[in-house]
Amino acid sequence: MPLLEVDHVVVQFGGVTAVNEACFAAEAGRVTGLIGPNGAGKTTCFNVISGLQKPTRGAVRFDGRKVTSVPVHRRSKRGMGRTFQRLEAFGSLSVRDNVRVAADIHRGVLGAVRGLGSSSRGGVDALLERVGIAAYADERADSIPTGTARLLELARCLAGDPKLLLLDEPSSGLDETETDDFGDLLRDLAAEGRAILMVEHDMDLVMGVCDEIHVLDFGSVIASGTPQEVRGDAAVQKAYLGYAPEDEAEPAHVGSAEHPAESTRTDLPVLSDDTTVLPPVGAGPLPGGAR
Ligand SMILES: Nc1ncnc2c1ncn2[C@@H]1O[C@H](COP(=O)(O)OP(=O)(O)OP(=O)(O)O)[C@@H](O)[C@H]1O
Repeated sequence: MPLLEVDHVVVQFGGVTAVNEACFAAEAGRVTGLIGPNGAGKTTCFNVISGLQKPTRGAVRFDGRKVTSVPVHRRSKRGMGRTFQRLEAFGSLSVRDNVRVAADIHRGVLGAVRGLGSSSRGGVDALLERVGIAAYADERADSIPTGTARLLELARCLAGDPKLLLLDEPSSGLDETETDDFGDLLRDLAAEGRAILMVEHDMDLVMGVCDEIHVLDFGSVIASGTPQEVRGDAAVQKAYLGYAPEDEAEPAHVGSAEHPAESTRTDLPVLSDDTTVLPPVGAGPLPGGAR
């Protein structure tokens, strides 16, 4: 049984269906990608999974139990960890203290009552070393580069020793070398038995580290499979490129009465006739820009 199951989840905001009967899973020991163009519903799915957003319909199961109505902090206690697109660290604290606080919060009142004391400096420093930011341990969190701050987010998340890691665009702000190291770290974390579910626009990273990828478009899962399978999927190509390369002609506009927003995809790349599928590994981020 997968560690996480999203079962026919629907989220409606007034007249907007942000998530539409989405079904997907994330398994322990695997890195799973959740991708899709901007506005596809990825963040809303993460909010449903972590408990920030109540679904209109559908269910979330985690570690064998239904958690659809379980509040955020209890999901966290059960082993869900999440990083956000927006950085959440305490700016005036040092990098080390940010991780220490996260560990203390996770251990909570019970840990203090049982006399477990504060999180050990050695344990916190080992975590900083692991994510590659030990050199910044004594720096204020608001003085470090964005990429480092993302890694701090990950360290704060790992301080809770989560079974499931929900990572929202974790590589933004990392340079190429840092992204490679980050990919290795994700593989290591999965090899320890954690499930990793990642929303990410950098297709190099997604295609390089994910065991499985789910693709959302207009709130629906339009494809699930290995990176290879997803890369070759016509519906995925259409969602990202506006048309599938095997279409006889590129449509003049790709909007519809059902999805009028599609007609505003002005960010589509200029494609030559022989452009095939998704950008090749090495081509950087997908055109996941604003619709
Ligand atoms: N609180 C809200 N109220 C109304 N509409 C919302 C709300 N949150 C999201 N939406 C809409 O739901 C849809 C899905 O948004 P969501 O942020 O989940 O997409 P996304 O795939 O995460 O996009 P991005 O890649 O830009 O972060 C969009 O049409 C968005 O405008």
